[in-house]
Amino acid sequence: MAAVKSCALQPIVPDLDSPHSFPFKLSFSPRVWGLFSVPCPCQKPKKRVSARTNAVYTEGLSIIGAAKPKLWGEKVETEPDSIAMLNERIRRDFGKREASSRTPMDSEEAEKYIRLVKEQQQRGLQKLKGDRERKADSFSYKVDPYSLSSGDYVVHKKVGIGRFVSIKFDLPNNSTKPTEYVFIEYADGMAKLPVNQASRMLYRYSLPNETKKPRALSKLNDTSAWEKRRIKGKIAIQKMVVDLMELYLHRLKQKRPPYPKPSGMVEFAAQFPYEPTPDQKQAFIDVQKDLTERGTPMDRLICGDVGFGKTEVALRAIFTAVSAGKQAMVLAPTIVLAKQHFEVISERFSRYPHLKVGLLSRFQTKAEKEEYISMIKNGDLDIIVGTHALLGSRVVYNNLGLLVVDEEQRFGVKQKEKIASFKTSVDVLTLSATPIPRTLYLALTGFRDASLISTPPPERVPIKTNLSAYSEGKVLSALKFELDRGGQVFYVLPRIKGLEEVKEFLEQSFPDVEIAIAHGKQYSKQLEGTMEKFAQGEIKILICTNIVESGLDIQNANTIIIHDVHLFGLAQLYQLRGRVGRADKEAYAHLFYPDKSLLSDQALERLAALEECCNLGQGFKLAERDMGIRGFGNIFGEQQTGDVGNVGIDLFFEMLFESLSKVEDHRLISVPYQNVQLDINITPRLPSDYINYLENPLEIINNAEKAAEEDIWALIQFTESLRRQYGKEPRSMEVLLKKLYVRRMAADLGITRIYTSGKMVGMMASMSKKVFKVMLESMTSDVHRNSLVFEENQIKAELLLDLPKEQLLNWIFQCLAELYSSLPALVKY
Ligand SMILES: Nc1ncnc2c1ncn2[C@@H]1O[C@H](COP(=O)(O)OP(=O)(O)OP(=O)(O)O)[C@@H](O)[C@H]1O
Repeated sequence: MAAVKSCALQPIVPDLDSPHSFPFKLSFSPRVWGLFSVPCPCQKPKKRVSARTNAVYTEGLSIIGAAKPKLWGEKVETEPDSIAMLNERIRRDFGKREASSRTPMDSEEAEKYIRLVKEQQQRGLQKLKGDRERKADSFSYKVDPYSLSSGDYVVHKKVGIGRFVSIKFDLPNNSTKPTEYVFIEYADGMAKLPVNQASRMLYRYSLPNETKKPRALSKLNDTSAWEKRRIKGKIAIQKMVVDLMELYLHRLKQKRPPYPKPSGMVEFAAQFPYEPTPDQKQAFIDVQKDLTERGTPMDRLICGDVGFGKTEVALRAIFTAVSAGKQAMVLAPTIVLAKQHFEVISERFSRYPHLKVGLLSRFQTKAEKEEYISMIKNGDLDIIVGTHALLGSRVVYNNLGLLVVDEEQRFGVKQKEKIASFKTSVDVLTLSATPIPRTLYLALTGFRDASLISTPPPERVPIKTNLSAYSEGKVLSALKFELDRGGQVFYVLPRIKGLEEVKEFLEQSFPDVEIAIAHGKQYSKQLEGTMEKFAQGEIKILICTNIVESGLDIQNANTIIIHDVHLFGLAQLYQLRGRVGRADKEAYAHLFYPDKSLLSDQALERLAALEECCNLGQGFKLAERDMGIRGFGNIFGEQQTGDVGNVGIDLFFEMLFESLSKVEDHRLISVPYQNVQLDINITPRLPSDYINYLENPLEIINNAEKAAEEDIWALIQFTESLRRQYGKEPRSMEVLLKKLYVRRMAADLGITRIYTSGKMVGMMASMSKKVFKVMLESMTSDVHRNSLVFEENQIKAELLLDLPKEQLLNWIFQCLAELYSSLPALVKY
């Protein structure tokens, strides 16, 4: 039971004392497995005679691509062969970007970059440590067991996901003194963990107010599934970090001359009527440095809470770009927001009549649109504002320099791809109202350029938030208060149904007040008209769905009423609430829930979380945390949700920070192809018919070698086109190709020599143990994983049999193919 102690979690199922009840994977002797990866020698390959050549070769392989009519041999194969499978896997694992940006990073440059990242991280973390005030902001991963409620999902690093039941006193095994234990339910039994250890061992599965459920609870008696999941999650996170870093490195290679410092900036900035906050000032400096001092295009994220003043940062960037004679494009997710930006920009640039601002919208007539498009093309427009219509292929820019993207996460996948394609050639400034946690930001310093605006403008008064059961009286008095002081009101419902009813009710109570409805299903023109009137102050009460959620800046609207709050997510409520209080007037958010007796348990739970937020006077602290996690999608993209689901939110973050802070530990130094020595004496002889069949055999063999020397992509392309032209090669040619693949993969993996000694296969590689561990963990097949060890700069495998040369080559090929899966998780140059 020594292992029990090591994770301190005691299963309290009846067979507690059984030696097999403990939740740890049994480990088998690795050597046993070595053999299973090769085809069984007693299994004879099927032979087939080619009709055309009488050549005999192995069957069971398929042709990639469209086959031409005259091919080497007959091909009716259906199963993909190992080369085809490898090609396919590499394409899948490495994705499009790797294929398109092949030039490896110059290692000196890359090292400089890693050093820079580390220094920046150090500075950031030091700042965080010294910054007492902000300490509360930092993430704590482990859970406080007393804060758990019955039914909450928790994660134990070694055992997996369980459900918290309660905290109770119980007697430890060898003592009579009662101790406090945390009881956790697993799929196959209950376990207990001393409370003092629980705070070190347990993580939360989901956010406190989230109702996300895991697919299944883990098993106490078999932790192998959990172990696999955890490792899978870890590798996925590691890949994300490396991907982020490579993207950054790739971008650093793009060049453009720095912009001249605009001489009119002081005058332009003086038009801003407020004293910028310190964070705003820093963001201005960051952006100006990117534009006027750097020789690479900017890709900066401005991350600031709703209403914290990101627009001014964008305006100054636009001014710098257009002052240098470049065009600037401003992309907004909705037409309402595009229009708002257009108005703010037009007004701000009205003192510069030579600079033309245009709004491209789908409401324009065809002729108007055509005119705009040709103005953009001829360079007659300097600042172009619009929605995704601006990304269409018909819009050709004359001299585009800057792209400002508002709320990128609200664009579709295709549009995001288009935006990403701009990033290599133009400067991109992305505005996001989803805050990211400060710790994450600091850990990321150096991986992605971001400026945080985390303080509100000074005269901003906190929004008075009031949560209560719905009452007509309260609604009417809140409305009356706001209307009496000349303000406007957002009245939000969770769905379209009910908007009309509210309108009728309010019209009765306020017959002289202009009231309108806005929702996403309205005709765009109608919606636009309504929003315009609301912005102008003609409409006093806007009854709407969450269509107003983000970006709208209407300073005179300082009361928001939200019905059925339990139906909104916290992050959504947070955004909605941010629609008010954007000026120096006191703002109010009235959140109403229906009669509690009508609510489901789940809805009551959410309400309790919400009440807690408001009662504790924390405002929306929890929502911020929730948002922080979403904000993280800004940086990593959204695909991470699956990985979070696998290991739970807190363990995910812990793994992420570990991976971010140790990025240089995962560095793999590849070696030149020519330096790889393959000491396996196997020289295949190609059948003469095949040689005769090839158009220029010598050249083909030479080309194969050249392709392998170039990189894996060239080799993949070579093999595929060979097969397209001549069909599946005979076995001896396959052996030749496999030798090339083996050397190529070895070179990429930093392996300099592959040899055998008796039944041992050795691969010399000067990698760190950590890198080897990532390689092992990335392997999909246990067979190879369990056969490998790393000793004295060598990856070694002990086989049980002396294998024939060809089978040995196959074994090495498969083993390297498996190791190759780790490459996306390693930093390479
Ligand atoms: N330093 C400041 N002092 C006072 N008011 C400011 C300051 N900076 C910006 N504002 C004002 O605050 C309001 C909100 O600013 P802005 O629209 O730039 O916010 P935002 O960060 O873009 O918000 P959202 O994410 O909701 O679009 C604007 O009316 C703006 O003029």
